[in-house]
Parts: sequence; C-alpha cells; structure tokens
Amino acid sequence: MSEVRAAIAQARTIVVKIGSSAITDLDTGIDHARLDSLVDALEARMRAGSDVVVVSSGAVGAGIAPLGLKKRPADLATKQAAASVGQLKLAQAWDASFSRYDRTVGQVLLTADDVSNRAHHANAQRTLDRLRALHAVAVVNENDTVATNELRFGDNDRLGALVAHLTVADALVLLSDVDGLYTGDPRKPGPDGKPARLIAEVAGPEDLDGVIAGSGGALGTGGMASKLSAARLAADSGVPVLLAAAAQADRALADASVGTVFAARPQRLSARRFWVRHAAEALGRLTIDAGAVDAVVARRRSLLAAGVTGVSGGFSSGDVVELAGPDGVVCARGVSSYDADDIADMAGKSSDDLPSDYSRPVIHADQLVRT
Ligand SMILES: Nc1ncnc2c1ncn2[C@@H]1O[C@H](COP(=O)(O)OP(=O)(O)O)[C@@H](O)[C@H]1O
Ligand SMILES: N[C@@H](CCC(=O)OP(=O)(O)O)C(=O)O
Repeated sequence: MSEVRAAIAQARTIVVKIGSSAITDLDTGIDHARLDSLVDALEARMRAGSDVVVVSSGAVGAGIAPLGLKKRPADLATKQAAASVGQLKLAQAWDASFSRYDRTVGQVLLTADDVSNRAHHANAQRTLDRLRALHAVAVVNENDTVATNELRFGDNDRLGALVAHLTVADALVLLSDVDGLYTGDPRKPGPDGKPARLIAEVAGPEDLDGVIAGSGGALGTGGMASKLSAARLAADSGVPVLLAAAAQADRALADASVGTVFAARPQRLSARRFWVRHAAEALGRLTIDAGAVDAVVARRRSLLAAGVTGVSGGFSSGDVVELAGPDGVVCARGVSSYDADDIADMAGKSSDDLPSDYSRPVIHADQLVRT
C-alpha cells in the first residue's frame, strides 16, 4: 500500500465530506438507507480510535422534494428557502442515524466569515474541539440561509478542506457519487474517443497535466474542479486527501484502499500563510508591473510602491489584497502595510521620493504568499 494510503488509513483525526449526490435524491429527498450505511462506516472508524468530523452537503437537495420543486433551484432566494427546509431534515437524519449507536450529534453551521475572520476562526475551532472532547460528532455545513453570493465558501469541498485545517486533521476524505478522479469526465468519452481512466494517486501538480475536471451532477455544486482545488488547499495544510464513492465508504474509511489519493506537501504552510493564501477574503487588488511580478514571484522580494500601477477596493492596512500582473492574472496575495488611498498616492514612486512615514514596503516579503 502507498505511503499516502497508509497515512489516511491511520489518521487520528479525519474530516469526512459527503456530497449531496451521495445522500439526497431529487424526487425523494434524503436517502435514509444510504445515510445509515455511511454512518455504519463512520462509526466503525470511530470505534477503531479515530476522531471524525463530518461535513455534510445536502441541505438544498433535501429541501427540493418537500417544497414540491422539480430541480435544484438556480436563484439564491429559492436555494436558501430549500436549504432552510432541507438543513432541518438533514440534521434530524444524521441525529437519528447516529442514535442507532447512542452517538450524540452537534450541528455546526459556518459562514465564510467564520473562517476568514481570524477572531471568529478561533471561535469555530473551539466549538469543534469541544464537541470532539465531549465525544459528539460535529456535522458541519455552510449556513446557506444567511450566506450571500459574495460571501460564500463556494462549495463544500472547500469547506471540508478548511475544516480539516481548522481541526488540524490528519486526513480529508471526500465521498461523492464518483469512485475517484478520472482523466476526464467519466460520463463522456475523452478527446481521443477512449473512456476516461481512474487515477489512483496524485503525488503533485504534474500528475494533473491533461486531466479534464468537469462539472458535477444535477445535485452537486462544484464538480471535479472544486474537488481538485480543495485537494490543493488540503495539501498546503499538510493534509492528505482521499476521493472515493460514498457507496464504498466502508473500505475508504477502513483502509483507504479505494479511490484516488492526493499527497500533502511535506511541510504544511504556517497557519498565517495558509490564512493569507486560502482563508482570508481579499478586500482589494493591486495591479503591478512586470518587474514587480518578477521580484515578488521569482525573487521572493517585498512589493515596493514603484512597481504598483493600480489600486482597487477600499481596504485598510492589515487587510489581505490580491496582486495581479499586467495581464490581470493574480500571482500572489499579501497583507497590505497601508490603506488603499495611501497606496494610490504612493503608486509608481521610488522609495527615495516618498516621505519617511511611507518608507516601508507596500507588502513585506514575509506577508506575501504566491498563489
Ligand atoms: N475528471 C473527472 N473525474 C471524476 N469525475 C468527474 C470528472 N469530471 C467531472 N466529473 C463529475 O463530477 C461529479 C462529482 O461532482 P459533484 O456532482 O459536484 O459531487 P458532490 O455532490 O459529491 O460534491 C461526478 O459525478 C462526475 O460525473
Ligand atoms: N451547502 C450546500 C452544499 C453545497 C455543495 O457544495 O454541494 P456538493 O457539491 O454536493 O458538496 C447544501 O447543503 O446543499
């Protein structure tokens, strides 16, 4: 067995994210039989000594049938109404299923701000830790009914990876309706007419060359692209990932012998750099010239005012901003040393031409993370 599979099989704390398609059905809502067999596998893993945190999608999926809707709603208000009906049913279903084992369940609904704001972050972390200490299973989802389009996690694969970071988990398991990562969408033939192939292990980004990450099913949100970016996020925090079918949850959780595994980077990013790169909301953008892109990306230098060509957003010093090159492509994120208005005045000026109050770099190298 590969080292990555062994690490996942032996992980002490494990976050298991379950996709909508694994536990809900458009016509009938929650599939209780499938949920029960998932809980059987989760309970077995807990009895073997692991702490498990569940990230469960399915609120919108579970609300569709009770509201008499025919398909996953596209507009925000109906999606939120469906989530409000469905989340109640989902939490009840998890509770009922775990109660077969006398196991207590706690519902944790997070908004993006709970993770991007460092003070709230500590709060969410404490709640998850305390539930774990009290031997209750946390069932986490996005607080869909209050989240707006601008401030969302985007999808629960990302939420799963962020929760893995928050709980300093040793592994993240993504359970879906597909049994792993394929070279292309397994529902379609590849560009060469041949069927897509399952990839057993992704050691690094080079193994993803040529892979086509397609969209999801009728109930899923992000499709394969969101799973790949969640795997990258988890890798940055030192957490290996297993992507497998929910129907194979027993094997996925018992010995990680199915699906696709993604290796973690050998050294996890520090909590601060992880926050700058992945968790914080960028409150503005600095456009920088080609020389500054080279300094920041290739030479890992601080960003000086001379290389800034444009400023957007109403951010303050201490906020996270994106850096984009002349082509508009974001190349880094960092913590700004100044307010947006000050940078607009400083832009393009060399350090010698700036008053002494403005002698610090716009973003210090220690506060910059390449994307
Ligand atoms: N390269 C790929 N490998 C595997 N599945 C893929 C790929 N491209 C697209 N898919 C589709 O992504 C779907 C899973 O995404 P999604 O529906 O969002 O799942 P979930 O609800 O579990 O989050 C699969 O059903 C599969 O058809
Ligand atoms: N928070 C949403 C889930 C969004 C989502 O990412 O769904 P999925 O792609 O099925 O994991 C819900 O509970 O319906």
